[in-house]
Amino acid sequence: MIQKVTTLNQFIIEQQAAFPNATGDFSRLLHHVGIAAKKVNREVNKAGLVDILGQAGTENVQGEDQQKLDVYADMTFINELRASGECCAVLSEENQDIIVFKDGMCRNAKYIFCMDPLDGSSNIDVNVSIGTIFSVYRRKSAPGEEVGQQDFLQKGVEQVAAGYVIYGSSTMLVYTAGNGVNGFTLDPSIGEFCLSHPLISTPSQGKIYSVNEGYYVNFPDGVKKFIKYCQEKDEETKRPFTSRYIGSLVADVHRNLLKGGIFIYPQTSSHPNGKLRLMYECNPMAFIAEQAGGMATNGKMRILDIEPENIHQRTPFYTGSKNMIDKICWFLKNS
Ligand SMILES: O=P(O)(O)OC[C@H]1O[C@](O)(COP(=O)(O)O)[C@@H](O)[C@@H]1O
Ligand SMILES: [Mg+2]
Ligand SMILES: [Mg+2]
Repeated sequence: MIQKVTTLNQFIIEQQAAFPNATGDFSRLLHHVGIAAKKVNREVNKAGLVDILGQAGTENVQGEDQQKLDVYADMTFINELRASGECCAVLSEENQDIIVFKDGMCRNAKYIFCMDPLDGSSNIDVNVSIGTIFSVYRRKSAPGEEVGQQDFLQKGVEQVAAGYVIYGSSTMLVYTAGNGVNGFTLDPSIGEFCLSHPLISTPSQGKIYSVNEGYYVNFPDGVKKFIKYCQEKDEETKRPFTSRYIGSLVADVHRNLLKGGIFIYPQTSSHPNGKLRLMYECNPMAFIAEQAGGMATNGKMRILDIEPENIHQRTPFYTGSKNMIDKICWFLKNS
């Protein structure tokens, strides 16, 4: 029996049909995100063979050494977003300021784009899964007006869409536009992302906790107690839970999204406000987590309700299965 294959483009068009007033602008934008993801995937897959491994010799706004793939992915997404004609400005982890497109259709485009072009940079050279994370908002300024940082300082609840690409044993694009989360696997034989994980739903209880225990001594007491709770033996709650930490946010969250579990990156001595960036790491992952039935918090409040003050601001980040987030919030509140 021939299995029906739904490509990303077909899916986007079908979704658009559900919105009678849809203009196709968002569909075109997402189409170009797919193209950029394929181009980055091509370089990632042959990373050992071509001169794309190692450092670029430059630093990004975070003071981190940029990897050549960070720069390649950044440039590739920026070029495809410009080519889409549906994006007027981009906020990227790899650039201090926002990039404003003043040419052609872009000037009047209604969407802005936030991205972590290459996530998991420390894993690039060692063939471990890495990713791209993105988030789409409507601009606040009127079409044709000057786009500025104020257009980007919007709460996560205002996101029109969010997603990630994981470059792993297979390459997947996972996104939500507010109607559930769908995953598409790249079929290299036809060069298309094909629907492989429709309407992803995260189990409310998982058995995996994901945290860099190398920083344990500097963790808040509530986090230390939660980790101990995960490690204790208890038949009824099927503990001890299993520890898994890849060190690429996309890969750690993707695993937990499918299997259930919790990802934890609290404040530490080296990162008193947390390490992960609100606008292009935590907000998009939080939107996806919630759309799949999970949760995301900074330990005190819902990530999507945080009012951003700075385009590169960081936040403590806890996301995953509902029951596990409730449990860690209880420990954080009562410690
Ligand atoms: O090495 P650490 O401190 O555990 O940090 C790992 C975290 O840092 C990151 O690599 C930061 O993202 P970038 O690689 O995009 O800078 C996350 O992917 C990951 O979850
Ligand atoms: Mg990242
Ligand atoms: Mg990055």
